[in-house]
Amino acid sequence: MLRRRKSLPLNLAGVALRRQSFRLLGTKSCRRYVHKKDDDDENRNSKEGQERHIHLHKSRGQHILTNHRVLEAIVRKSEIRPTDTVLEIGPGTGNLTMKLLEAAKKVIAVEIDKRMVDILCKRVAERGFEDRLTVICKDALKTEFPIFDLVVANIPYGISSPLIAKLAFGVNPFRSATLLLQKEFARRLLANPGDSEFNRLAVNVKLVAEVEYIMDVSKRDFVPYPKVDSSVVKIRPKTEIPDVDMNEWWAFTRTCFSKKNKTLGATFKQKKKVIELLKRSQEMNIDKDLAVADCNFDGNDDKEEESDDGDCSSSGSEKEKGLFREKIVGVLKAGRFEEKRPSKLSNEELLHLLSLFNQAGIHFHDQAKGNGEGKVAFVASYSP
Ligand SMILES: C[S@@+](CC[C@H](N)C(=O)[O-])C[C@H]1O[C@@H](n2cnc3c(N)ncnc32)[C@H](O)[C@@H]1O
Repeated sequence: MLRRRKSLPLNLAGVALRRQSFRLLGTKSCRRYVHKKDDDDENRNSKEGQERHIHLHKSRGQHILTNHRVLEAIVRKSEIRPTDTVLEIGPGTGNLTMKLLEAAKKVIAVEIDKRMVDILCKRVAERGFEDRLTVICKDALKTEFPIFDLVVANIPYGISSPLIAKLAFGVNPFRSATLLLQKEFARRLLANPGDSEFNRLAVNVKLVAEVEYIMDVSKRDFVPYPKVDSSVVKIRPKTEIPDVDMNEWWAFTRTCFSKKNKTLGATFKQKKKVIELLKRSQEMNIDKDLAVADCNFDGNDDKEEESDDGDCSSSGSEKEKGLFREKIVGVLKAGRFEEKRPSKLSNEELLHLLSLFNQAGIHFHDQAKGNGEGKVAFVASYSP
């Protein structure tokens, strides 16, 4: 259904918003801004009085960071070298891009919105930086990134999980990713075992990277204000990572964290879980080994699961189910994991439990593996 935009009170038009170069002219859901030349553009070649109009869409996370001190702090904390190629996801109108271009050799900007790309390219050309900027006008989750040294970005918060997974588990080696994220999301990423925010996201990212808190950023530093505050974190890929099959690790942590505050004994003994695992093992038809698959690749870890009864009548005899359940419980008991809760376990402990399952011939698999869509699509579909 179409909703009419509210007409504007006359005295709002032309009211300059804060110290920056945007004026608010529109409604809540879709706001229209006039991007005027900013202080940096002032002494350059931009035409006097030139203005760029744009409607910002919340659905695309279009909150423009306008505080120059924050932008400069992000660039400083990114430790960019003059020889670096920086990947920026979601450059928007280019406030951060302009500062990155001053510090780096090259910037690759991936932006989904063609209107933003047009503004960005004009702005960059006015400063004579066009030779050092490559713009990819595509969805960052569906694009194969070229080689880069660093990521620096104020990303749309809606794609935080799959984007971090794509970077952390992707094929491109890089030094660090300095990202502006929703504050609560950043806290989860930084959480340690035992913290209330600790979840599967932190477990999986910590397996392959170190995460450092950099600073908080107020919602008032954006136009329009988002509902939430933000934090900057720096993610540094580890040089050495455990020798584990990542597909199996993701399926395993999804199973463990399906109820993160329940004991592992309670999680793995659920009738529905045992039957589902056994059903998968039959489908996988792997010799000797019992295959355990978790088909809910994009589920919410913190959500309570549905009832314990599923329609699994075709999943083996009662005897088979009983034996399989005993095998799982035997592994948990032998490793003293039965009474432990995943939210309190370190990655070393989880890796140990996975190796005990593997030694008992129990493996974890995920449907996304081998789906023929290539690695980029695979990592993009992953949600920690
Ligand atoms: C939070 S704004 C950041 C703008 C700018 N970097 C700044 O700091 O002011 C996010 C930007 O990401 C873009 N965007 C949203 N979804 C995207 C996607 N899937 N791939 C690439 N860009 C996306 C939006 O159009 C928007 O320009």
